[in-house]
Amino acid sequence: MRQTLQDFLKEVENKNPNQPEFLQAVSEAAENIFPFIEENKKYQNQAILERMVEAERIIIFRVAWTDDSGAIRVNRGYRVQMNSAIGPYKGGLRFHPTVNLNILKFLAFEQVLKNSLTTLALGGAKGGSDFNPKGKSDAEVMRFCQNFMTELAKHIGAQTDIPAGDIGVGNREIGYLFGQYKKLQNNFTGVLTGKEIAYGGSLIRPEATGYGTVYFVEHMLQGQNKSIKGKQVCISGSGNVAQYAAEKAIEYGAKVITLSDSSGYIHDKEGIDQEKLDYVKELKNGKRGRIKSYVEEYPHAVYHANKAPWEEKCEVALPCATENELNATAAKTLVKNGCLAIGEGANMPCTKDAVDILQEAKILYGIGKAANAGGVAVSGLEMSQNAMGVRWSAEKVNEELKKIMKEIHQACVEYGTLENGEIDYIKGANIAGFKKVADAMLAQGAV
Ligand SMILES: NC(=O)C1=CN([C@@H]2O[C@H](COP(=O)(O)OP(=O)(O)OC[C@H]3O[C@@H](n4cnc5c(N)ncnc54)[C@H](O)[C@@H]3O)[C@@H](O)[C@H]2O)C=CC1
Ligand SMILES: O=C(O)CCC(=O)C(=O)O
Repeated sequence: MRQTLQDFLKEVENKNPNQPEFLQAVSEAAENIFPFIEENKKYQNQAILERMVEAERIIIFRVAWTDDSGAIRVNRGYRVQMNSAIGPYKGGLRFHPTVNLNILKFLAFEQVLKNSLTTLALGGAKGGSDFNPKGKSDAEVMRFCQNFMTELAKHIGAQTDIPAGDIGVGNREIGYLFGQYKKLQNNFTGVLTGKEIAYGGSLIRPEATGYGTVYFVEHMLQGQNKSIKGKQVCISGSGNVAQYAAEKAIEYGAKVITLSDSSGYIHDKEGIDQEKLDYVKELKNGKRGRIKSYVEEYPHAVYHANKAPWEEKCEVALPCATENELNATAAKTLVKNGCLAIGEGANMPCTKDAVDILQEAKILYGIGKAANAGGVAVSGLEMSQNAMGVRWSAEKVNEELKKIMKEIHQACVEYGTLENGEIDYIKGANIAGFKKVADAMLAQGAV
């Protein structure tokens, strides 16, 4: 008798105890992939899903560094190299105190399916450290990054594994990491993406995840003869993804009314325009301040401490902060308030209960592995530019990004359209992402 989905998930749980987010990500995908394998003989008896949930390699290492007072500090560094069936390992680095193996395995698993959806040849990985850049001086961040890279450099390379940014890893950190890699290897190469333009970065990479999320949401809405134009939009987060999701939504004529950070959210009922957003960019990227300062600059706005923005009425919700930030209560409020579409800028921002409520209510559900794939897609374009020694214009990269987001949307429609004509974007993304990786794994044999 063949294994059931429940047996499979039980086995994954037994092998990966105390890793709830990893299990959440695997179950969400397996619920769609398992029946697909049952229906397609060629994927049976090949242990494809069993292999996909087991990382090809995990590297865990000590990172010792010296703080400004001269004290030695110790953090833990990781790289989870999940799957290289369709291309070299690719995925971001996260520096945040909550980083552990569970979180990075969930992110790496998601990354495999996401990277497959981009239409590019990118395997999946994720890495990072429990180091907290918040409150550290530039010199401390630099010393941490240098020591982190001293070990990581042994395991990555432009044809092997190409890390990028994620939470807590932006321009500054990528620069320090790149500088150390180059010094150690004596090799100027495209080993990281998200680099500054001055040393091989791609135009539009900073914007790509947020812009791509809005492009994806617009495709979903257009499928129902609607548009984001004129809609009220709630965004969580105020980092890289949130800033550029807001920018594109504003450009498309939407009214963005919230932004947040881990301490609370701001509600600007007049709408955040480009000028206000430029203030937020400087506040977060330049001054490294907190979002509550927004109400000092714009006193008509209201700050809500220790709350998430989902209680505000909106037609489009873009969770762009972190995993499991949108729970069942928030989902019920969004449904009650007439929300039409969700675009997940963050990775797995909705809890399982929230997903069920939103799907039950038939809200258009732009799942993260599809909706936020624009970031890694433009990372792939940065790799191509580095390999060719060229720089493309912002217009060209943006056009490529638009094309890729359209193709990802089409793939979701192709594999996610139900018998009644409705589109299950979760199913579509999981199956389309799985199929390409599975075909490559079949071709390459049991390795
Ligand atoms: N940077 C990228 O290209 C991509 C990022 N993502 C995902 O997007 C999300 C945001 O990443 P970035 O914007 O790059 O990071 P970032 O470090 O630039 O910003 C993170 C934002 O989330 C907020 N945040 C963190 N923890 C929070 C919490 N517990 N509650 C509320 N807010 C919290 C922070 O205050 C900050 O505003 C993450 O889930 C990341 O994995 C997904 C695809 C690509
Ligand atoms: O650009 C990249 O390589 C990775 C982006 C990322 O970490 C993500 O898609 O979650």
